[in-house]
Amino acid sequence: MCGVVGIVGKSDVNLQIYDALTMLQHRGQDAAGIMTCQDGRLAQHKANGLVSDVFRTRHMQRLVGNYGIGHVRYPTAGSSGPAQAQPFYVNSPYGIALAHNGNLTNTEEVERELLQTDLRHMNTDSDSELLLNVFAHELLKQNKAKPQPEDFFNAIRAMHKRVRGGYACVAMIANYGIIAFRDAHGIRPLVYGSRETENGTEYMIASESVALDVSGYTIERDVAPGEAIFISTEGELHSAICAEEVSLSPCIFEHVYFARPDSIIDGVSVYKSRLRQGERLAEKILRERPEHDIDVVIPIPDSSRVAGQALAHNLNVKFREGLVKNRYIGRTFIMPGQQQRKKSVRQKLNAIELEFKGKNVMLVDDSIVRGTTCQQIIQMARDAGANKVYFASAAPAVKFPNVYGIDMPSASELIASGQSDEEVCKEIGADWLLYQDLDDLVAASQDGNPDIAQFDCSVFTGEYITGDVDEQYFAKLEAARNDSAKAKKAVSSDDTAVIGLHNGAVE
Ligand SMILES: O=P(O)(O)OC[C@H]1O[C@H](OP(=O)(O)OP(=O)(O)O)[C@H](O)[C@@H]1O
Ligand SMILES: NC(=O)CC[C@H](N)C(=O)O
Ligand SMILES: [Mg+2]
Repeated sequence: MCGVVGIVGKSDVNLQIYDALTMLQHRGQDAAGIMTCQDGRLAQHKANGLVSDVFRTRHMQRLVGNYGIGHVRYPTAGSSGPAQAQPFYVNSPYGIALAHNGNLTNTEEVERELLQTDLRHMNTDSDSELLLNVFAHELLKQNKAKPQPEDFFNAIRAMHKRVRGGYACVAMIANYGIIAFRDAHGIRPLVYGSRETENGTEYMIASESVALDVSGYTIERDVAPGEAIFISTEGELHSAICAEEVSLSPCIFEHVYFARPDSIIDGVSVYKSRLRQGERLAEKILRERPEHDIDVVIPIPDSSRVAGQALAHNLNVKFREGLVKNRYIGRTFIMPGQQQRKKSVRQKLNAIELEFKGKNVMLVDDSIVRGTTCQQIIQMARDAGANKVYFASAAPAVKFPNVYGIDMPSASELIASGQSDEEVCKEIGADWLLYQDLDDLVAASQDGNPDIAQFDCSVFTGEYITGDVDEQYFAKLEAARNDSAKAKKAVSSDDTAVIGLHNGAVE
């Protein structure tokens, strides 16, 4: 789940892009990059690490120009090495850079066409590099010395026909401007806003509205499914629906875990949908165990705090922050290997004993994926002297791989895959495990915007919104991206793999 941002401003945009990426850091901790353009010359800096580690003053000084794009990466394809940090760049036509959130599902076919028919070179295993090259090839085919917005839209139209999967992107075209586009189902979020300056209107497009908030942009609206928005270097905005069959079916997991609660996605406040998740979970508890003996509700920070508060309130039970989060440890679920994830949970969370001792505790988390967090926290609660340890998940059981930009590639790594709720309860060591019902989870988000007819809930149901993901793809994904395969790739993708020409993080 990466974060993307693009800005067309009236003066240098580097600092605004940096600030926006900082606001999107929760979407990707592996790598960060910024590319800007001034007088047709592109400047870039990208590397592995957090935004605050990747960019030094000397980099920022060189990132000049009134338009640019940025990316924070959480890999779902290829490796996590520096050569796959984004934005990606191709020099023809015009000079294009792209930042992508999502994941393509027909990569084999796209790669074959690009190599054999379009005669283009791929330097990495990244699906984002493929996407950029498809767009570039289709734009080249428009064959315009001075392309107009319609030419960019035509290239996007042709691109939609060739690629499958989830993608919300910003692309910068040197000398022309920035084009943003979202797949036909609007699986991954993308929103744009504007702000007025003395010199005219500035535009920002980003994965989440929090990126707009920090620099004082006002939300205009979400980019619609299949829509492309082009903003010229002069700040003129054009838009067109470029995909044929469009339907808004956003990823429900944004509301469960990925997005920040202060973001508004497709008109839905993530904060409010998490409050409603907690309310509905409370209703289920009261239905199933009206005579429950829960003394206290304790959330597992960070993401379950909001749902936890509503849960406790609606149960009429005390809410206590019995687990303290170390603010210097990032999100554990999006870390690349199980060993690192496991170690980080213990470093990240510590129990306040007095909130557990002798009590019947209900721990609440937004979701249980691999079970790394809950297993350790339940043990921690027992060590702290809890009497009973109950566990509630604000999302249903995660049983199926994600193919649209969340790195859950392998069903065998998911604790609930092929196991009943009772078996999961036993494995995590809880006295009672309660999952949210899917209808309730969907309603919690849908209540915020009834116009959203459906969500992509594939990790819970195994039904993929694009309807075209074949068994072969799952098998390939599982083989390429299970934890041990990723560990091997990490070892082999050191700096020597970096090509300084355009994909490198060279100094
Ligand atoms: O079952 P698991 O595989 O452990 O995955 C689920 C856990 O991972 C996430 O937390 P994370 O630490 O990534 O981020 P957070 O601070 O936003 O809660 C999520 O909020 C759950 O706590
Ligand atoms: N999480 C994402 O959106 C990942 C984008 C892209 N598939 C990559 O691996 O870099
Ligand atoms: Mg968590």
